[in-house]
Amino acid sequence: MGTDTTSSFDLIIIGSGSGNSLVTPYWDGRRVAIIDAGVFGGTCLNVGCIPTKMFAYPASLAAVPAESGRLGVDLELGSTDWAGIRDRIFSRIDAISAGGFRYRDQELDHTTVITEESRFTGTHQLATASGRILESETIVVAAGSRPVRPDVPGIDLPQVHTSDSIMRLPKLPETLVVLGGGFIAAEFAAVFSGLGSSVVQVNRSSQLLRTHDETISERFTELASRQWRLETGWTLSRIEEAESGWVAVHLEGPEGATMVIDAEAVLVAQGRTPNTDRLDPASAGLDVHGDGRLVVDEYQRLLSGGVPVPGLWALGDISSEHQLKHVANHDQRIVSHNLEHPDDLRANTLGPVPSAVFTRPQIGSAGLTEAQAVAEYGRERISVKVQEYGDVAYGWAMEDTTGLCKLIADRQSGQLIGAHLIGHEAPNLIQLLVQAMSFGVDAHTLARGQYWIHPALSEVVENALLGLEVPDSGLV
Ligand SMILES: Cc1cc2nc3c(=O)[nH]c(=O)nc-3n(C[C@H](O)[C@H](O)[C@H](O)COP(=O)(O)OP(=O)(O)OC[C@H]3O[C@@H](n4cnc5c(N)ncnc54)[C@H](O)[C@@H]3O)c2cc1C
Ligand SMILES: NC(=O)c1ccc[n+]([C@@H]2O[C@H](COP(=O)([O-])OP(=O)(O)OC[C@H]3O[C@@H](n4cnc5c(N)ncnc54)[C@H](O)[C@@H]3O)[C@@H](O)[C@H]2O)c1
Repeated sequence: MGTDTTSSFDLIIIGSGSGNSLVTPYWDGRRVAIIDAGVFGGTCLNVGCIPTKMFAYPASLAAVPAESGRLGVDLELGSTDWAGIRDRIFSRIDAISAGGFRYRDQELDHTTVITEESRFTGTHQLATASGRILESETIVVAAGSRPVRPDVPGIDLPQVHTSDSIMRLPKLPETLVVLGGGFIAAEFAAVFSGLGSSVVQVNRSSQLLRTHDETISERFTELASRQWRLETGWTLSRIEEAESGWVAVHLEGPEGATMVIDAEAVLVAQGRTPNTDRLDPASAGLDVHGDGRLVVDEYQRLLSGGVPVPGLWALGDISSEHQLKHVANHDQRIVSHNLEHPDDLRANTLGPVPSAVFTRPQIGSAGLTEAQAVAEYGRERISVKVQEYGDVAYGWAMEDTTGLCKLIADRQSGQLIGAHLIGHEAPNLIQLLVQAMSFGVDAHTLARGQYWIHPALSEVVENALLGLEVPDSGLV
């Protein structure tokens, strides 16, 4: 249906990331338009979760020789092939994106893809950049977010990248300055330092990953500083191009201090903003949060003056507090159900939202940080246990000295309220704690109600659970 000129649809979806999955068999025979002005498939597939992890894994392999000597295995890293890795990754990803586009636009009769910037011109009407008018009683906004760039001189120089372009660099930069201390900065500092760049990470505050539990943030900051150059307490003032083709990154510190770092490339990783401003939400009367997110209710319905607008929905980064793909995917499942079952709406109420940072070492997290738990429950009400990886048998096997599992529980109910891991396989280990928190299994039951494979690394979780001061389940 690629040449369709009809401006009226049964469903319009803005954003081909998580939005693409809304097109279930329910829509067969109904007219569906997917609008995306960017690359088909959205952030996760093209410039987010998937390519970053495809870089993170080879980078973690390249970092092995530096670690293995401690265990009596003398490895030497020969070389890393940036261009080969990059082309392997994107030949796979670009083909998936192109195939997805082709399927929706050409192979399915009832769907079309509109590759134009679009904005609201009314509650159920959109205009594209070329002036085409699109109408539908049902519009789902899945328009995602984009990287923010600080407004300083030189920020638009070609050597300055965001996560959107850094993975396509023609060559591995000799020196890379990473600006920021969050998820993206942590992952790319690990990727580029692992593959052989000299990385300088610059952060405004003294701690990296500051939204994490403080024990994790402290541990990661310490471990990052051992692996690449870390400069904290600095903010970017300007970037200047040098004759060599490199750039000079000018920084300002406390009490008027200044510093200049020369770099072949710069990565700006200072957060992402929802694409709300691209949509002219006022034309549809939509409510917008102070941070730019569209306001939705628990059913993912868009609100106007606090009241749901019939037929308007949103999902993912454009409306969520959590800029995470598994959250966007769950939002999408809620919207799909609610579109297809208007008389049986489901609310978006899952348990704690987990996250993982695929840096070195890896991090997995769910629920409250200790500070949040203290604020919410009071210090006396919570029990906190920190278990080092090095305390369990698999940690001995790895001669691990840095990994830890930190659990926070309610002393009265024994329920876990926070779980945080840093170290080998943390993004996988956290899942069993997410499961307990989601299904309400208390800490002692979780520890004693099942066999724990010996001597797997999961014993670090078992021991952490047993170290919590919580009610005994009666299980032995
Ligand atoms: C580098 C990086 C790594 C990440 N890694 C992870 C990870 O490991 N795990 C994880 O859970 N999350 C990760 N994320 C976050 C995750 O990618 C996002 O939360 C998720 O992709 C958001 O999906 P979405 O469907 O809301 O929006 P998107 O996938 O961003 O889709 C929105 C689409 O809307 C289009 N669009 C926007 N406005 C308009 C308009 N006005 N007109 C037309 N089209 C428009 C855009 O072109 C875009 O394609 C990562 C993000 C980045 C940047
Ligand atoms: N593994 C994952 O799940 C994963 C990976 C990458 C990205 N993401 C998602 O994408 C989001 C965006 O990632 P991000 O790293 O860009 O954002 P972030 O919110 O994680 O970190 C932003 C960093 O920039 C700093 N910062 C913000 N404004 C600044 C300013 N004006 N000057 C100096 N520093 C400033 C913050 O202090 C923080 O260190 C993440 O929050 C996360 O939800 C997830």
